[in-house]
Amino acid sequence: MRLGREIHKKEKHAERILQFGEGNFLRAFVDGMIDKMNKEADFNSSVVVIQPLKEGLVDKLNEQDGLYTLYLNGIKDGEVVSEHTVIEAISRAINPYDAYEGYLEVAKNPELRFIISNTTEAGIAFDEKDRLEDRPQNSYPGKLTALLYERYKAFDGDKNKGLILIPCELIEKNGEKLKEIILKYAKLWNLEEGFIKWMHEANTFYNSLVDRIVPGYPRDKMEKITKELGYEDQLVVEGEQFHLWVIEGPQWIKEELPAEKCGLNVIFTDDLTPYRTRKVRILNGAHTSMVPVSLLYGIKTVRETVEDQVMGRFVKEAIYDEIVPTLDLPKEELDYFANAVLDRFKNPFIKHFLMSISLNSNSKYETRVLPSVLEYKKRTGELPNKLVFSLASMMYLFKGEINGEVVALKDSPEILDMYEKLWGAYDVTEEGLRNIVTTVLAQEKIWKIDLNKVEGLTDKVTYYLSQIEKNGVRKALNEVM
Ligand SMILES: NC(=O)c1ccc[n+]([C@@H]2O[C@H](COP(=O)([O-])OP(=O)(O)OC[C@H]3O[C@@H](n4cnc5c(N)ncnc54)[C@H](O)[C@@H]3O)[C@@H](O)[C@H]2O)c1
Ligand SMILES: O=P(O)(O)OC[C@@H](O)[C@@H](O)[C@H](O)[C@H](O)CO
Repeated sequence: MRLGREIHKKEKHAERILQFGEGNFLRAFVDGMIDKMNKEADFNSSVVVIQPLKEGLVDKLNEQDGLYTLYLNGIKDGEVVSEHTVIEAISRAINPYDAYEGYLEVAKNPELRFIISNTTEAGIAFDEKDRLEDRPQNSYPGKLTALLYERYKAFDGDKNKGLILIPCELIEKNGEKLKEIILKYAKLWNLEEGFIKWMHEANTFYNSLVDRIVPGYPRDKMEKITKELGYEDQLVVEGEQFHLWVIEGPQWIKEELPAEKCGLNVIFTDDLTPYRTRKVRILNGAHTSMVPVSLLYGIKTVRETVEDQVMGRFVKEAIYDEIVPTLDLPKEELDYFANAVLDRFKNPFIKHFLMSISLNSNSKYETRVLPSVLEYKKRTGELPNKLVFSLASMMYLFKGEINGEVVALKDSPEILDMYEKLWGAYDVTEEGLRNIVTTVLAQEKIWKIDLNKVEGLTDKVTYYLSQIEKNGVRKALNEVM
């Protein structure tokens, strides 16, 4: 039998939250928290989910009456814990591509109070082709502007009907960026001054940082899970116990968002930069830099990587010798965080596939690893060997095969095209590889600067790439260890 209202009763709550994104992360993080606040702190709020893209999961969500099972596995208060809950936070889900009127209707609900989103790093973007008349607009901020405008009109610009917006996308100053783009649409669409005023005075955008490892749908465990649950659930999602949500906003929001009351790790602060830098550079940086090396080494998951003698050492040395020394927080604090991250990577319950982290590796390297490379060079005059080796491995990985097997990497069409042309155009002589490296490093669209200008980088990447090409990653690694 399939999970749904017939086999799991859910309480009705006011639809106070609108959520853009139906992906694994939001369901394992924000919706899990809302469910807990409803059950333990009388939050009395349910979520209307909006699917940001044409294709997605909202049909499946509606077929299950918004219900799904969340598995949280890992270490909690020093104990190994594996627990699962049916999340009842979602009241319904809307695909604006099929039901645009229904989508706009949500704006008119006087009880609506929060807007949450996670549309990946690509989501908070301005599309100049978006128009107010589109049904729907292409971009997430375009859709949101149309909805906010509808609300403004429905309540005659009533300041008390403004909203609290907390985006969770992993980009710097996500709240500020989202607001900036909405105001850009207001200008492009010639919306009246009154709306812009209402945007500023009645609505508040908070920057936020999220942290929980969520590998998502546990495909390989589903047979066992279905037996254990006694029902079918196509939206099971698995995450670790650890969770942290840092919101750059005033303490009073605590009154509205009673996370603390039920022991959730939600921090309100006036500056989330240190939390963000620490997390993105150490946790995400370690993920992104281990991926190409470990995949070429023949390993498939994060846990196997950190538990392997050679790869484990590679990751540890990259973190402690090349990332941590580039950060300005107190060293004990950074070491504590780094140790905790390595423990989280070893989570015995979770199979976090390197291939899934490899999605958009090039832009991830730019935001999550490159700042450490550049800062290391600035502070020591040298290049960090392991992080640079990882860059060379990434270029090699985009040849599209691992140990003779073809792999389909996911990245933007332009990037895939670039690598395909480069690996097809040059032979694997030292000169051919140098041409590949020089062309990739010159892509300012990816790196924001011409990386060939970083002293010694072109030579070092070329050297590592030729070592990998000649001897394979295992032997080439000996050089950097
Ligand atoms: N999975 C994790 O461990 C984890 C942890 C913390 C943060 N995150 C962040 O959350 C984001 C989503 O992760 P997920 O695991 O939920 O992925 P997912 O693939 O399950 O969901 C992606 C969501 O983003 C939307 N989306 C994708 N591209 C978009 C675009 N161009 N415009 C608008 N919407 C778009 C999709 O419609 C979907 O709702 C990631 O980018 C990641 O940075 C993930
Ligand atoms: O989700 P991505 O694809 O942006 O990045 C992959 C991982 O580094 C990421 O999901 C981490 O597990 C997460 O950011 C931990 O909070």
